Amino acid sequence: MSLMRNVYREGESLARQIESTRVPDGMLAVWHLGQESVAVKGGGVIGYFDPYLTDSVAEADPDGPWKRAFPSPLPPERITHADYVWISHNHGDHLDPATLAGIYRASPRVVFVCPAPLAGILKEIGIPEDRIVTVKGGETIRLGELSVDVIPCKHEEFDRDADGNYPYVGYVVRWNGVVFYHAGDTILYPGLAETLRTHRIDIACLPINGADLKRREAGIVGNMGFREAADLAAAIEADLAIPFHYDLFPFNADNPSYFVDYVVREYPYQKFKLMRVGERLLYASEKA
Ligand SMILES: O=c1ccn([C@@H]2O[C@@H]3COP(=O)(O)O[C@H]3[C@H]2O)c(=O)[nH]1
Repeated sequence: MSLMRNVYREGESLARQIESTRVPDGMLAVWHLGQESVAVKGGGVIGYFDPYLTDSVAEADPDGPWKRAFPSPLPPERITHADYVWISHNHGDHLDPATLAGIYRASPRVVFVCPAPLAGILKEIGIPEDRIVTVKGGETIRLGELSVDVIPCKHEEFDRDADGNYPYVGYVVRWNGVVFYHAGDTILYPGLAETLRTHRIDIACLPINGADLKRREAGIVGNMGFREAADLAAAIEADLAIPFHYDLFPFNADNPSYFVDYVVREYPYQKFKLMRVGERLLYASEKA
């Protein structure tokens, strides 16, 4: 293995691993695909959260700072196995029309879950209405055997539309006996920890890139930082905290070692996992 490799497993090798991994009851398999892109498998069900698997954002703005720091670990057209794709909000590194169109064409049974204000974007790229489930924020929905609680996000505002729909959301998914939380993009806000705590979350994937004046002046919307993410994981008593959203765009990143250092010092009992791009985690719930 080359010391220069910056993606652990990729392409066909990664796709086959996702397809062949057997995930017994009480367990989930999680693959980190960079930024907030995550693949999850539980039982026979495979889902993707915020898949950004192209270089679309840089291609649309070649003079901008959007070039990926590492190649996409998986071409969207190789995702022939997706049951669900969850979208947290409409930024190109979370909702990428090229990635979604590729997955739709390749995965015959895939269903897309997105905030209601974004459904039109999915329809424009050719995804039919019967493959789109829209969410408002704050509700619980059922997807086959999965139960999904939709958590409103503040990125860095709530920005509800005229019908009261939240355009930024996170998802708590009860899946194969494990409670999995993908936070989407959000800052902390009063009541968030209290709500999340009631879900008895096993795995919490949390952004850590933070916010500052320089990035705000450049139009970059902020997230919780590494301390806030760690404090949130501890406050909600998540069994395992996984930091994300720190690796794709160097101008909007942070060093995940700061998260590790802070958790180790402040919360000696808090489990965490720092994942490399293309790495698989096999997680067994302590409650199972
Ligand atoms: O198509 C795009 C891609 C990105 N952005 C900005 O870059 C940020 C990247 O991190 P984020 O996803 O938390 O927030 C994003 C936005 O602030 C954008 O405005 N449009």
